[in-house]
Amino acid sequence: MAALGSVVVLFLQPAPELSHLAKMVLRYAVTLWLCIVGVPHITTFAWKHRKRMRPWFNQLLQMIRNRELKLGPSSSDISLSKLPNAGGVESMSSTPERGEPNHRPVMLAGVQSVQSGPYALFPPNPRPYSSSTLSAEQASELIFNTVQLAGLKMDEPPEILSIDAGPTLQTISFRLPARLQLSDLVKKRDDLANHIGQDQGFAVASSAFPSSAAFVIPHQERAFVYMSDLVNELREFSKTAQLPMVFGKDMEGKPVLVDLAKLPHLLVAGFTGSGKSVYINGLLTSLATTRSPQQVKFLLIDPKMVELMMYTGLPHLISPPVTDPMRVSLALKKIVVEMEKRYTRFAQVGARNLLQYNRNHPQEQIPYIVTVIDEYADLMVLAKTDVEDTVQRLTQMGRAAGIHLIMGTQRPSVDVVTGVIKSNLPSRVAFQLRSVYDYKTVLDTGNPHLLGGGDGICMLNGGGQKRFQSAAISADDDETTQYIEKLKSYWRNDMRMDKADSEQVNESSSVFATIFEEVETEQMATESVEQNPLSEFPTGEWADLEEEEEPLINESVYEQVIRLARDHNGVSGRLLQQALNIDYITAATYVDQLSKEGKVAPEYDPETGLKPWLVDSRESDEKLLLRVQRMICETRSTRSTDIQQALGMRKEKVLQLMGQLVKLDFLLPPTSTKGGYTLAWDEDRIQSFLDNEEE
Ligand SMILES: Nc1ncnc2c1ncn2[C@@H]1O[C@H](COP(=O)(O)OP(=O)(O)OP(=O)(O)O)[C@@H](O)[C@H]1O
Repeated sequence: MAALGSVVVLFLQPAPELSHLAKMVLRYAVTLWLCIVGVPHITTFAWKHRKRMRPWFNQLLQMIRNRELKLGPSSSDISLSKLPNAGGVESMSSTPERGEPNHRPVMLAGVQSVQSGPYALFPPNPRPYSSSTLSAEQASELIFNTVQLAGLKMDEPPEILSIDAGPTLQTISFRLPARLQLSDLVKKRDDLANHIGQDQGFAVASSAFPSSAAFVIPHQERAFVYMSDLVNELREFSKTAQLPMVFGKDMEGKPVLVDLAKLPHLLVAGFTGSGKSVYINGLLTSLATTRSPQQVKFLLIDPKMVELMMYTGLPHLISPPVTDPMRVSLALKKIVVEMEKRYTRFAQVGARNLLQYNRNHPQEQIPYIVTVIDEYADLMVLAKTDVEDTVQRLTQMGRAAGIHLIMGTQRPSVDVVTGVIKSNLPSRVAFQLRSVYDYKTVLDTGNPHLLGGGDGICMLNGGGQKRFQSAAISADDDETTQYIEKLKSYWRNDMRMDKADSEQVNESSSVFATIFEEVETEQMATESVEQNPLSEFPTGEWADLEEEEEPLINESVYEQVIRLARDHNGVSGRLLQQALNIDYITAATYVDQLSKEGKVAPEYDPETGLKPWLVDSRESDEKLLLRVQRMICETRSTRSTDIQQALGMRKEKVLQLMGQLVKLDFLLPPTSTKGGYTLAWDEDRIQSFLDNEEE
């Protein structure tokens, strides 16, 4: 009654003193009503409907954590993909996508600030929305039905504890009923996946909540993660990281950024079409966006001549991409030489590593070198020992010298990802692979049911695993190519401006020009000066380092090398290192010399791990001549390629011997340029020769 009276008084607007009194009475009356009637009533209602309200309450908590309600930063984000921060991984929470109960798409890219410089070049995401996630009710219903269909016991729809959504997957945590264990669900994974209609990509996982489990379910339609979505985070990360790289977004939709300098090398495995190349492009463009050609150099090795060729002309490149497999080991050897030069230089000035050297010598900055091998399985077939030796050296010693390796492969079988490679590359990324054995080789775990198209798992510095969706430059290949062209133009223009500013340009002083002159193919030679950054990028300090010569061939050592190679029927860098107690570079130089002179085969024999000693340098000319003659008599064939293959000789040697056989009137010379040698002996002479030989 008092409250009603006060409202009437306020409505009639009487004297101010009366109005003040009425306001006070009204306030007391409302407070009294709330205490006696309102709060008990609401509490009773909430208690009665507590089960139904809990998911909503949890969602409200999630929203608060996600700062969607702008109530301050989260303190206890709960996520399946939460891992110890291994290897410089940065998982930022600026644009998380959480479970939205009403299928409303969530903005993925967030509000993009206006970018400048190379950051502005990334194509914008035409569809910056995440896939819609299930509501709590739908999720509860789905889990209830699926679990029952799989033959497990669940009496009522489970309580949903959280729904985390990334670009590819949603992770639904739910309370387990008393008699259902996580292990029961794991055992029935295939049945559950089948009933949920997601054979690939579905997973049963543990959850951070007590007595709970989680279902990982792919979105019906996946969101595309663009590099431009993460450009703000990349810019921010580049202030602290030395070699910042964008991986993509994790299972909560948080950006995953990694500092390559901390890994410090990376193995990337993925079956064809799994998204390996798109991902490597993201890594390269992250580096080429955040770091200038003076700060980081790339050595790109692309034997398939497909993926990395488009970077030709980017000023960050030490040389145009190396495509000839025979030159790859030379290119890698050059990197080892460069690494050793850096160590010598650091020792002279008392620097521990590149970072310290660059800090103390701001005028003589030495760039990082990132070597990317698109497919190294082919190289392992050609020169397993060479590749393993170099990889081992670079991975063990490269970090301090600022030299880092990214190695990709489609075939991560045990003969490709060997024990040596694995133990030296503890940071690995797997995209979809062909078999459970391949996953075991790369990640040491079973099949994680990856979806392909950039759905990957990273395991950095031997730490825990983190699932992520890799970022792509664009969904459109043409747009990607155009972007790379723009990036090249940007840095070329930037370099021209630098060049105009500097009077001290001296083309011949580029260290890389010399280091890689042997690696450059004829195709490289035809590159215009504009396309070859080396001639445009001199650095004084590097010119000093360049003056050091490669080890020279010492005659008496070379004789020992030849003896060793002959005795072992082949040669390798490791054999020479052990037998002669010489360093890696010197050993590799002698192996190269033997190859150049044709004393050993150019390729390693995968079985022996040696470059085989060639027959023609092992036996005297007389013996060889007799062997060729006998073979021709036995086969009645004078085809030089057959003889070459059958007797393991070089072509030149076979032709030389055939010339001698013409002089001995055993063969007749070719009568035309296309014709071959013919047998001059008749059948009787051939037969008596063979009879004599047998005796
Ligand atoms: N991050 C991504 N987001 C969306 N789609 C992707 C992503 N990565 C890859 N894809 C899709 O998968 C296709 C194949 O990717 P990619 O060329 O990187 O495969 P790959 O593993 O390198 O295969 P290969 O070794 O045969 O070259 C792409 O054309 C694209 O359609």
